[in-house]
Amino acid sequence: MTLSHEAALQSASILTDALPYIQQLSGQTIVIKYGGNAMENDALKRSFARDIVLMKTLGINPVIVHGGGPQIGARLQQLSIDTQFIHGMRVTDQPTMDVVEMVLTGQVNGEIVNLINCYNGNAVGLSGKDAHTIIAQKLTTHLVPDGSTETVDLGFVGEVAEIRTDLIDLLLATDFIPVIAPIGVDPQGNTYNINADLVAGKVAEVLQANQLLLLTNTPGLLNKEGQLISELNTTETDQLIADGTISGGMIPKIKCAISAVNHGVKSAHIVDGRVTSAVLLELFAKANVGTLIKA
Ligand SMILES: Nc1ncnc2c1ncn2[C@@H]1O[C@H](COP(=O)(O)OP(=O)(O)O)[C@@H](O)[C@H]1O
Ligand SMILES: CC(=O)N[C@@H](CCC(=O)OP(=O)(O)O)C(=O)O
Repeated sequence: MTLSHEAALQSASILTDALPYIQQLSGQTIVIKYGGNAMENDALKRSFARDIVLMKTLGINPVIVHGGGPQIGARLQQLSIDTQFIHGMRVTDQPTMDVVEMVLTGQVNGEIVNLINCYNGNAVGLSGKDAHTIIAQKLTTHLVPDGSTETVDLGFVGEVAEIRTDLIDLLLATDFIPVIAPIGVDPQGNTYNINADLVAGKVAEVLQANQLLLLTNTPGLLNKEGQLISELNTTETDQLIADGTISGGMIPKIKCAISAVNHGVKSAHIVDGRVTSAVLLELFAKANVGTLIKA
């Protein structure tokens, strides 16, 4: 490909402008939650894969935790299995669990790994079952808007009891890109469906990642008027949940981001994954996209 002189100058200037960010980010570990809603079409998926490979090439260590909620929903619908969400969590009986595991590990994980590797990225897919990476326990309570907890039984929905980093560490030390499906297992071998945001937050915490990026299908956290909240103070959150500003799938996303920054992750960002090169814009252009959450 030959560029015109003008286009070549523009490319050179983009790289020069990014130099301070590249220098700052090199060597950092960045956990990226790739939500199913951000996998809208092939072009976006390819753009994501290229961004990840570019990060790795620049000396950053990306760790991907993916979702696949819409993809699970589509497969359940094909199989005529009804599904419902309670506070952003899918109620998961045994037939649903089988489909969740099949879609996340067999379909979505493989597709992301394959795309990254098409750009020479050396991605390796794993689920929480591999090397006992995600030890789960059954989710038994959730927070209700007034701040108290309520007992719940959502079937095989789990929460993270422990992240064992041995395999992730090994992959990072040998320059592979871990791509993790949010399937957990308990010590008895029972399989659990875990919200991918919760897994991403815990992975970021245990790795003491520099950043947690949560790619989703909104420009960021929005207020009641639909305007972007560009920076969230962690103390405001309970009120925003209580008054209904934060609802559905945004609840686990915000909670995991806050927990991560309160446990050593430098910052968490909710970013619109429907934008081409969303990851690069966030990391290298400081285009002030999305919502920043700091401790
Ligand atoms: N205050 C809010 N700002 C933005 N989105 C919100 C808010 N409250 C609830 N949501 C919902 O949360 C969704 C994102 O969560 P979710 O569907 O779980 O995405 P993902 O699959 O990317 O994890 C948005 O599409 C939106 O419908
Ligand atoms: C318990 C629970 O709700 N698990 C999620 C797991 C996938 C996920 O979190 O996907 P997104 O990030 O794309 O929403 C589900 O079954 O949809």
